[in-house]
Amino acid sequence: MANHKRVLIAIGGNAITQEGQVGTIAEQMENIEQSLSPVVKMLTDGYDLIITHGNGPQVGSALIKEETSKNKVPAYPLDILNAQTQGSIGVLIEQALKNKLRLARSTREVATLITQVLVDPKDPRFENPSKPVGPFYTEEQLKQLKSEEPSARDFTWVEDSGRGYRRVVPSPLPVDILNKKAIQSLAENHFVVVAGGGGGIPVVEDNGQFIGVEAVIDKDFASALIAAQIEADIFMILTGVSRVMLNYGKPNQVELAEMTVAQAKKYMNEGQFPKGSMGPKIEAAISYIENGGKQVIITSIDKVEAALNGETGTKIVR
Ligand SMILES: Nc1ncnc2c1ncn2[C@@H]1O[C@H](COP(=O)(O)OP(=O)(O)O)[C@@H](O)[C@H]1O
Ligand SMILES: NC(=O)OP(=O)(O)O
Repeated sequence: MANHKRVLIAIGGNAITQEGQVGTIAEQMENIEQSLSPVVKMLTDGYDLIITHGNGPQVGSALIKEETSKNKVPAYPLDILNAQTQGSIGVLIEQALKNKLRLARSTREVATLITQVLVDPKDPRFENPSKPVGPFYTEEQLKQLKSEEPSARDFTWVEDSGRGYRRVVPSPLPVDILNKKAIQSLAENHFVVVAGGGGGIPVVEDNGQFIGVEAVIDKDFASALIAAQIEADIFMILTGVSRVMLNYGKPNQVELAEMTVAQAKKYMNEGQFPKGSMGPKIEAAISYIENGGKQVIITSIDKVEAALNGETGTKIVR
């Protein structure tokens, strides 16, 4: 039965290439196929869906390829590598969805949209790289890499939420989604829309022209803006945990079934949500609601249906 509720689902790049994997296309396809089964159930239930996805591991791999082949073929800038990952991950999602929809005898169509996102050239985040990309390295592996690859010494590295060291690149905030009308129109016509991949391709306006800039936008922030601009009813952030927790990882951790924006801000100020992991998701949730959004659900991909039924997930409301 069609309910036509419009839901935006954001899938993390680390769900597409998982910890310990090198990121082959076969690995990415298998993870995507597994992730999308609950999503297909939503489609056959009649939801209108917009799917966004991250690209941190994949765009980081693309950067390594550029650096290792730069004496042989021309290197591409980071904005073009974002476009490439929108295409490569987009086609895997589209193929997996189309095949699953066929099996379910659904006639729903899928459209993947190259998405450009306006950023502010004066955003101070250009000067302070913060977006982790590419593989995780142990301290030992990073030392070795820096001794073998001189360029690795010039990059900025951070410890990413206890999972290892990663290279970080500039990550300006999204200001406007240039393709928002196309996304909205496709969703209104009940296409499944794959858009905003990797947080979108960052562009700035220069003398009335849009030009690409080298950065990777956080996909949770870009997804929040898309969800608000296309008036999604629900913004679902899918990650590695079924619920957001207080005192995460400590003996006294507790799951949160629901929080208001005011509570989310209070917990954020108390340091409950680390910068490199849960922090951006909570900030994105707050910005979507403050931009007129209705409801955010944070949960894991396998709990999509249960979370929509209110059995799990963390709901964030006004
Ligand atoms: N307060 C918290 N509640 C739940 N999970 C948390 C919390 N703080 C940190 N985390 C961790 O953050 C992870 C989500 O961040 P991350 O893996 O970077 O996202 P993504 O799924 O977009 O790649 C969770 O899987 C969990 O391990
Ligand atoms: N662009 C982006 O935010 O990617 P991840 O979800 O992989 O971090």
